[in-house]
This record gives sequence, structure tokens and C-alpha cells, in this order.
Amino acid sequence: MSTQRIVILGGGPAGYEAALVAVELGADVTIVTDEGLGGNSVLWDCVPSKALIVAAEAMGWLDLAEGMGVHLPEGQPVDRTVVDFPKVAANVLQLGANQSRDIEAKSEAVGVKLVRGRGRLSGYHEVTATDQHGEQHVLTADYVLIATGSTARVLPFFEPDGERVLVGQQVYGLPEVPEHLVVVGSGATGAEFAHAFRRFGAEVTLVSSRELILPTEDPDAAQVIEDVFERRGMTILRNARAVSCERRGDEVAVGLKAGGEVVGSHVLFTVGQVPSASDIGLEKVGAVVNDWGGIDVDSVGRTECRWVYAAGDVTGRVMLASVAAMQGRTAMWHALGQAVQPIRWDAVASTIFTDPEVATVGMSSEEAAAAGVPVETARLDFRGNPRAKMTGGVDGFVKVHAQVGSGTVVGGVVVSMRASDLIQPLATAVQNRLTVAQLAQTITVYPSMAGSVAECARMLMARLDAPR
Ligand SMILES: Cc1cc2nc3c(=O)[nH]c(=O)nc-3n(C[C@H](O)[C@H](O)[C@H](O)COP(=O)(O)OP(=O)(O)OC[C@H]3O[C@@H](n4cnc5c(N)ncnc54)[C@H](O)[C@@H]3O)c2cc1C
Ligand SMILES: NC(=O)c1ccc[n+]([C@@H]2O[C@H](COP(=O)([O-])OP(=O)(O)OC[C@H]3O[C@@H](n4cnc5c(N)ncnc54)[C@H](O)[C@@H]3O)[C@@H](O)[C@H]2O)c1
Repeated sequence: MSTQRIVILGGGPAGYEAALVAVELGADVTIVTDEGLGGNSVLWDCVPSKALIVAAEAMGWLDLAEGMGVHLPEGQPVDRTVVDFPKVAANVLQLGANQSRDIEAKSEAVGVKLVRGRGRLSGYHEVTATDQHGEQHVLTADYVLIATGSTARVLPFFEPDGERVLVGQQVYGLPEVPEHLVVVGSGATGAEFAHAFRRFGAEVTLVSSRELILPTEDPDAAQVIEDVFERRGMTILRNARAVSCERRGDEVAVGLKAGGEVVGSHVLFTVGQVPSASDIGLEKVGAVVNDWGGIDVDSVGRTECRWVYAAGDVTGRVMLASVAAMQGRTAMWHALGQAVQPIRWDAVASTIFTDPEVATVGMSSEEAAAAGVPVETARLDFRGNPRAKMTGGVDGFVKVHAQVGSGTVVGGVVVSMRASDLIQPLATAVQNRLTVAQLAQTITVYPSMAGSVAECARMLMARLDAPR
């Protein structure tokens, strides 16, 4: 069989992970991308925002240290004046750039070719890339993967200026920690930035369009985060929708649908992401864009056109780097003739990196009910856990959902420090359809947060075994 030629548009996690799989399978692979490999995820979104949160947590530790008997020199306040924000921002962007270079070195070493520029489908089995000098490169491909990602949603009533009216990627250009940051939108992005800037000492007002922030998360988890945010001095405006935005000198006024306004020194809009599906020549191949702007794909990532696949944020499904990477790999396994499992949408793990973190895997009890799966749930709070007490991390809990009858673990939630790691035993259980008994009987380290995961599973095991 002749070598298959693959062209990938976009070098984020969907694109570069797909490329690595395709070269492993012997294909000739070219990525066309307009910035470094790693894409938005590594250069602007996941990696820098998580690194920013680590720096913000250093402020949290300074706060905690006092209570543990570790003091700052006399008269040193822990407020926004001790943060050299340009240095913090430069560090986190450098971390992303270094990570991008590592990915490029790894990809080039295995033979992935890179064309820097913007690509579009230009004909039958054909892509045209325009590089930064305006030069055009025509590439032929047996299969094309579209992995162009997404960009921050901008609503008609505001225009980001990078100075006081911001979207997420612009926060790294701030000359100092804002005095009063108004964050509009309380999904993952809004909650994470609101958390980080409050920790850095900014006054923060979070404008939330719902009764509870983090509307797609477990409501008990969202409640813990709201309580912690308010205890740290953040203001949350509930059931509040922003409808206008006006700069007034050194202030910005955000008008609310119900009337009134909130005034701050800066506003950060985190109102969702839009798939980057325009101006890439989809009309040439008849690929369909759905109502929410994503490219329609089947369970292995194929569009309406048999030789064009799409993966990652551009499909408008679950917008996560880990999911994008798996979508990209799955598309290549399928295109290159491997036996492939469709993505397990019921086993996706994710984390909101607030403090405490909110990590989730699999189905919620509502999703299980909607799917006709009867579940029993146990919840154990961390306030009795000795490890949690040592680190001052007693806010939060672990929740395990298991199917009645089989005892199979179908989902879970962990709200704690480092929940992003602590969710892994539950993710392994969900992915491999382990039972609560198997989870409960696994020996855990003492003292550890993981001990509570096993204890929660024991509670659930007893409940499922009890006569009903
Ligand atoms: C603030 C923020 C924080 C996040 N944190 C996390 C997190 O902690 N964990 C997590 O799992 N997810 C996180 N996400 C989501 C995650 O960033 C995305 O799901 C992920 O980046 C999607 O990867 P992708 O490969 O689809 O696209 P992207 O990472 O967006 O990469 C696409 C690349 O393609 C390029 N491109 C676009 N059009 C073209 C074209 N025509 N030609 C050539 N190149 C093109 C883009 O410039 C970009 O470099 C976060 C998102 C945001 C906004
Ligand atoms: N840690 C992570 O994994 C992480 C972090 C950040 C983002 N992400 C991903 O990126 C994607 C985008 O996240 P996001 O938080 O930007 O978007 P989102 O769509 O999840 O949340 C945006 C929120 O803004 C609200 N909103 C919209 N218009 C508004 C208005 N005018 N006034 C007030 N509120 C308004 C929406 O109701 C919604 O709740 C998500 O899929 C998310 O999973 C992941």
C-alpha cells in the first residue's frame, strides 16, 4: 500500500496528537498552523492560565502561613502591591512557549512536517497554506484533519481593547493587578480567572447569569466554590446578565439586564468559546456546520466528506484539551485503517482549577437518570480527613455514583486541593467499569486525601448491599 498523505489544519492538542499517531502508523504528515505547536491550549489558554493560578496560590499560601506560625517580616501586607504582575505574566507565557518548543522538537524528531501559515481546503484532496510572507503552498492529501480550535466569544455590546475591556488571552498584557476586576460569565474560564485575581489581591465582582456559578458542574461542588469565593471577599452577582459595557476614563461600567450597573477598573469577558470553522473552505467539501457553530462529525470524527475529519474545539463538542487530543488520535486511527473505539463521552474527566479544585468524571446522577441508569450516590466531606486538616483544605468532598444492581462506578466528583490528580482513581474505575467494591478494597496511603475516596466507596458499597 502506498504511503498515506495526511494534512492537518491547526497545531493544538487535536492537531499535534493526531500527527504523532499518524506518523507512528507510517503516514506522511504535514501540519499547517499559524502559531507554535500546542496551539491556543499551550500558548494562551490551558497552560498559561494554570500557571497563573499556581502563582496566585503562592499568595494563598502566604495567607495560610501566618496561621501556621510562619510569618512575613513585620509590616509586609499580603495584598496586590506585593505582586509583580508583568513578571508573573512573562513567566507563565514563557512556560507555554517552552512547552510548545518541546512539542515541536518531539514532532519534528519523528518526521512530522510543519508549514507555518493559515490553511484552507482549496479543492478535491487539496489544501492551500498561505505563509507569513503571503506565499502559497498547495498540499495534496489522502485525508485532511481540521483542528483549528476556537476563539473567545465577543458579544455585540463590547469590544475588547486589551487595556480595560478584556478577553482571557489579554490578561497577560496587564501592567499590574487590577484594582477592581469585573468578570462577566461564571463558567470554567470566569471562575478560574476570578479565583486567581482575587488571590492576587484584586477586588473581584463575578457576574453570573445563573442562580449558581459553574452551571454545568455538580451543584454541591458549585456551592462550595461560591462559599469559598465569598469568604475570600469576592462579590457574586447572581441571575445577572451583562448587556452593555462603557469605558469612562479609568473605569468601566457594565450594564445589567435587570437594570443597574457594576463599575470596576477593568472588565474581563469569559462568555464562552466559538469554534473556528469559518474561512477554511468547508463549502468546497460540503462539510456541515451545526447550530452552535461546530463542524458536524460522526463518532470517529468524519465529516460529511469521507476524506475530511475534524477534531477538538472546532467540532463544538466538549471543549477540553484532553478530549481534543483523543478526538484527533481517534480520527487518525480510523483514517489509517485501525480498529477504533468511538470516544467514551460518558467517561470524560475534567477539572476546574479553582481552590479547592472541582474535578469530575463520567455521568452526574441527573445524566444517569436521563440515560435510564438507576444510580445510588454517596458523599463524604473532607472535613474529617487528617491530610485535609494539615493543609487547611477542609472545604470540599468526594462523591461517587454507582449503578444499582451491578455496583459499577459510573461517575464521581472530587472538590479539594489537587482534585485534578485525585479524580484519577475514579476515572480509572469509570473507564474500566470497576465496581465500588473494587474501589473500596484498594489499599490507600495514610494520611492521604485518596483515603476519603476509598472510604466514600465503602459507604456506597454498604448502601448498595443493604436490603432495599
Ligand atoms: C482560559 C482557558 C483555559 C482552559 N483550560 C483548560 C484546562 O485546564 N484543561 C483543558 O483540558 N482544557 C482547557 N481549556 C480548553 C482547551 O484550551 C481547548 O479545549 C483546546 O485548546 C482545544 O484544542 P484544539 O486542538 O481543538 O485547538 P487549539 O488549542 O485552539 O489550537 C488550534 C490551533 O489552530 C490554529 N489555527 C486556527 N485556524 C487555522 C488555520 N486556518 N490554519 C492554520 N492554523 C489555524 C490556531 O491559531 C491554534 O494555534 C481552556 C480554555 C480556555 C479558554
Ligand atoms: N479547566 C478547564 O478544563 C477549563 C478552563 C477554562 C475553559 N475550559 C473550557 O473552555 C470552554 C469555554 O469556557 P467558558 O467558561 O469560557 O465558557 P462557558 O460557555 O462554559 O461559560 C460561559 C458562561 O457565560 C455566561 N454568559 C454568556 N453571556 C453572558 C452575559 N451577557 N452576561 C453574563 N453571563 C453570560 C453563560 O451563561 C455561561 O454560563 C468550555 O467548554 C470549558 O470547558 C476548560
